[in-house]
Amino acid sequence: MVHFIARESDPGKCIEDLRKEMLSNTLSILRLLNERRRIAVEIGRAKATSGLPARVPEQEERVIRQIGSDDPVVARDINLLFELSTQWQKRSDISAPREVSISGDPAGLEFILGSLCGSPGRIAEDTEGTAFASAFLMKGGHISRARGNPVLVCIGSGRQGCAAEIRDGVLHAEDLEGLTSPTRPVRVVRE
Ligand SMILES: C=C(O[C@@H]1C=C(C(=O)O)C=C[C@H]1O)C(=O)O
Repeated sequence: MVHFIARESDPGKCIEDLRKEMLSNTLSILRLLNERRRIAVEIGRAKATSGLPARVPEQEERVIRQIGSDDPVVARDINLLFELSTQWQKRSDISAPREVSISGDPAGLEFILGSLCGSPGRIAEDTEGTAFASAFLMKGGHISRARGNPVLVCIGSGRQGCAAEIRDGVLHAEDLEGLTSPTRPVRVVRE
């Protein structure tokens, strides 16, 4: 058996090798996730015609029993998969009220806005550590550079096309469907 040992003088090479390995792993996971999404959407359509709910805790328990692991890390990962497939099933029937206004202190309002927008895998362009980002991350979102067609949320200054803005102690949201959409990224515009 051959062992490859990273030399301390060349730690970068070891990281690059591991990154290649990780990329190949990422591609495999993405392929499987695409497949899972297709199945979830089909299950969602079948459920919609019979009026069944997206989330079925008994089925989740059956899946967990079939996996046969009591490792908490596996439990967290499988819950993430349940969360994603439930969202994929529900995507077509999100029905949120159109408009909402909430008043409060600025950090509290940012926190509410972050929890409205955050969901597993959703991307927001903001700085880590803000009240928005903390709530967004807590709900399973990811802070990164927004790509694609972001939903704009404005904090402290008004701007054309904002789905929600916090100004003068009021959070005013006009596009709750956009804010809660799991697919569109979010861009936070600060003063
Ligand atoms: C896929 C289904 O819907 C949900 C998603 C599940 C999953 O991702 O494995 C399991 C149970 C349900 O909460 C289903 O009902 O079978």
